[in-house]
Amino acid sequence: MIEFEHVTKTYPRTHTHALKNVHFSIQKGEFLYITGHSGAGKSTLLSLILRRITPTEGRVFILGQDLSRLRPSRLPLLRRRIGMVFQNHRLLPNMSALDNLVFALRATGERGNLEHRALLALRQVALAHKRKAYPVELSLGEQQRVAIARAMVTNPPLLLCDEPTGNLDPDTSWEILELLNDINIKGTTVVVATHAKELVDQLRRRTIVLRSGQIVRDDDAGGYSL
Ligand SMILES: Nc1ncnc2c1ncn2[C@@H]1O[C@H](COP(=O)(O)OP(=O)(O)OP(=O)(O)O)[C@@H](O)[C@H]1O
Repeated sequence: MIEFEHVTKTYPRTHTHALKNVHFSIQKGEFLYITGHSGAGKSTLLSLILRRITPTEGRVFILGQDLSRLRPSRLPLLRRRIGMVFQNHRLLPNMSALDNLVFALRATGERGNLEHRALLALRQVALAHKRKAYPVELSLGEQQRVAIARAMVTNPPLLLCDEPTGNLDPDTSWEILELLNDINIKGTTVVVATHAKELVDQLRRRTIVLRSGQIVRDDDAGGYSL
């Protein structure tokens, strides 16, 4: 599903070595935390997966494709197969929960009864009853659940989450984590980048710990200790 082959990323303007010789792979169906302090390289790693940036050395393979050989015209197709959840949900404020999902489906060129599919996705995050609500009319946790439904509405095989519980209280964070766990159990590969120690300790799954751009631990037992 994801393979990093001795990947180094140096940002040329500042000569920052954001990742150094990072080597790991993730199988289909895994749940993985990428963790480490601020500046450790988590966002850089996610940006490489999405091919927003390219490695200075090494190669990245996503969903069986060598990204160094991927033609730019194929990039939208790759990104369509990766669901993305951010700390700030980035829902469109002038659209209802349902319309946010319909919009996401339409943007990927899907046709047919999009409202029905959107409603099914909202049901999976237990928010069908809030389908007409605008983001401002939802709690932060509900907004994040809608954002997860939006990421999953196209059934991507891979879900990337960047600090998915960043703004949430502990109980709501736990709900979000349980939701991500359910999504994983149903077969989607889930990668969660976070510096939140509580999160990684609460639901123990494979954990890669980055420190100054290097993998210092890759542990199936999980837990945060650096
Ligand atoms: N576009 C960029 N240009 C130059 N340096 C960058 C750029 N983006 C990140 N860096 C640097 O690369 C290193 C890794 O940053 P990155 O954002 O990947 O870390 P992070 O673990 O995601 O941190 P945080 O948890 O604070 O988001 C840091 O030293 C950062 O200053």
